Amino acid sequence: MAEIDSKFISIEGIARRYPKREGGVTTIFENLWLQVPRGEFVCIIGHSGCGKTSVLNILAGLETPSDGAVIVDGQAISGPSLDRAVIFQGHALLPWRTVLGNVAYAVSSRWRKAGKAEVDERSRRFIELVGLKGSELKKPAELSGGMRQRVGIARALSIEPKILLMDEPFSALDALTRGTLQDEVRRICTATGQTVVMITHDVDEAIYLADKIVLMTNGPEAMVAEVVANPLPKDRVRDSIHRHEDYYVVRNHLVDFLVSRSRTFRDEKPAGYDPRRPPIVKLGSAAQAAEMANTIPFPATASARD
Ligand SMILES: Nc1ncnc2c1ncn2[C@@H]1O[C@H](COP(=O)(O)OP(=O)(O)OP(=O)(O)O)[C@@H](O)[C@H]1O
Repeated sequence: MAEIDSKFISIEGIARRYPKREGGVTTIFENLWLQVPRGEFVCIIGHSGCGKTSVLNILAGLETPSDGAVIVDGQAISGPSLDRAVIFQGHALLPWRTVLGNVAYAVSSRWRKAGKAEVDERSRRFIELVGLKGSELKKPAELSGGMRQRVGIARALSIEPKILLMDEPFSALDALTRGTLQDEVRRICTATGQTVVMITHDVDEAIYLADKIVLMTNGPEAMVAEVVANPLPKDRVRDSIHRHEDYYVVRNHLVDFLVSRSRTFRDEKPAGYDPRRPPIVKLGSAAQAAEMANTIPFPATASARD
């Protein structure tokens, strides 16, 4: 069980290749391995074109990898499933349905035998959870962009997916709405122990939301360079996060990667780098604590003279 939980999502040597117009193939990435434990919030960061959306689509079952496989909870993915809910940048709501209708449609697809009252109750509960109580009977066209994205989030969470997949879900929103929605998603996912894989270009968003941040090198032939364990405390709060002693340590590490190492990593791989086990990097006080734990104490009998 512990082994299944630590490999809840297991990406095993996947590749994405496309035929070139002029002949031959372009390899966007290959031999990509990654494990995500149950209940973890993981962000994937990398430059445009490195294949982040392709990885997410493969996880969603919307694309088939050119090689390799993805195992979720012990089962290989073979197509889309209600076990894996996706929130895209655009909300993709059904325009002719109300807020309640959009969420209820997902709920009744998930629990086909559920009665109307049960579907209604569950849908309303999730609509309230994302702060849209009172807007149940509005149509998407009557909502702001932020409200539509909230409906998308309610719809995804209402089906209690094993995995929540998000592709830059907040990037089209204004800064204030983005912040509020990040807070809500974080609150809900932390409270429910939701396993999440999210793509973002925003380093600060990743530091605020993620337990681990996966760094992808530039494409083509992109690789997972490393996985950064977020050193900030789980109970971090947006307004004070930048005052934490580790905040700029992790931020600078991520920015350095994006500015230079994402380009040079392929030619300057650290000794012992193994794509099957991308290194988990600990930074700041977490790194110091790990170092201390590895320090061999003097034997109790040792004296200064020994
Ligand atoms: N159907 C396709 N045929 C050929 N090439 C494709 C196809 N779909 C995607 N690609 C290429 O695959 C690469 C990776 O695309 P993908 O959208 O996964 O990258 P990304 O890292 O998510 O980029 P962005 O951050 O810009 O969204 C891109 O270079 C893209 O042009």
